[in-house]
Amino acid sequence: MTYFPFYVDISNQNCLVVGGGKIAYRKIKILLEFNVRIKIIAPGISRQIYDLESEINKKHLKKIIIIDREFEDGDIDDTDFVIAATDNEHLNSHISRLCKRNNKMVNVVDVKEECSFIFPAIIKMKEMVVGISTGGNSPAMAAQIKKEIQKNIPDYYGELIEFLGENRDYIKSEVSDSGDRKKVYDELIELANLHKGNITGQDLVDIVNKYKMKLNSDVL
Ligand SMILES: C[C@@]1(CC(=O)O)C2=NC(=C\c3[nH]c(c(CCC(=O)O)c3CC(=O)O)Cc3[nH]c(c(CC(=O)O)c3CCC(=O)O)/C=C3\N/C(=C\2)[C@@H](CCC(=O)O)[C@]3(C)CC(=O)O)/[C@H]1CCC(=O)O
Ligand SMILES: NC(=O)c1ccc[n+]([C@@H]2O[C@H](COP(=O)([O-])OP(=O)(O)OC[C@H]3O[C@@H](n4cnc5c(N)ncnc54)[C@H](O)[C@@H]3O)[C@@H](O)[C@H]2O)c1
Repeated sequence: MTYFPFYVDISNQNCLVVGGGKIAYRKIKILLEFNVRIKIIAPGISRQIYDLESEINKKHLKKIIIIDREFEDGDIDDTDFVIAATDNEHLNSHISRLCKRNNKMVNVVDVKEECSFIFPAIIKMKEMVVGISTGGNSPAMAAQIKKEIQKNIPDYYGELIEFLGENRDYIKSEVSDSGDRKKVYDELIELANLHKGNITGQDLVDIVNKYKMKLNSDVL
């Protein structure tokens, strides 16, 4: 199956993770980068997850809640989406059916047919996010492609994107022609790449002024 990459705002949503082993830990680490609140329910929770809980909750009170017991159906009630990450395939299937009946998005870590969404391999640099999916055919290949893409993305891109985002309204207000604006962005990106991401507010003003002056001379 081919999956469509919706980019969804899940910040401050409540996620239930059933299971507290290696795979649960991996999914939790990813979700934390997207500012999700996480409740973990399992009778056996790994040391790694407890360590993560104390580290995260020091900074963000109650971002992670751990409940050390077996899953019960009512656990899905106050959640926005669910990850079934136990090593019990019957239980994982049951959670999937329950979620689908109750219109909750669900990811089952070991059966893609039971998922209503799947995790891609993710490259995240500030607000830039690349997601790679193989349609569930080969997660190992998704991980490999991620490494190949990572090698080709300079480490300053996250900051550069943030800088461009912060100045977008300014550029829009100063350069009214959309064709010229595209040239401003292209020149800024080219200059930033030339200087390995070191671009200043003055560089921005200079490029913007060049196009403002061009517009004035066009009018005259
Ligand atoms: C991308 C990534 C995201 C993440 O989980 O973080 C991810 N799996 C990753 C790694 C990985 N997973 C597995 C291996 C061992 C090698 C191999 O089997 O290939 C490796 C490689 C490794 O560990 O390096 C085993 C595995 N995975 C699934 C099954 C069951 C099945 O296929 O049905 C089994 C067999 C279990 C068993 O045999 O017991 C299922 C899924 N795994 C997915 C995502 C979804 C499809 C994504 C896509 O469209 O490609 C999907 C459908 C559901 C989901 O989990 O959301 C992450 C790389 C992250 C990164 O590197 O950044
Ligand atoms: N999607 C992926 O990328 C991927 C990769 C490898 C493995 N898997 C699959 O993921 C599953 C989990 O793997 P793991 O390595 O994290 O296993 P694990 O043994 O480390 O953890 C299993 C967890 O399930 C919990 N559990 C068992 N019964 C429970 C219940 N009734 N209620 C709540 N929790 C319960 C256990 O307490 C434990 O925390 C396996 O079935 C494996 O096939 C998926």
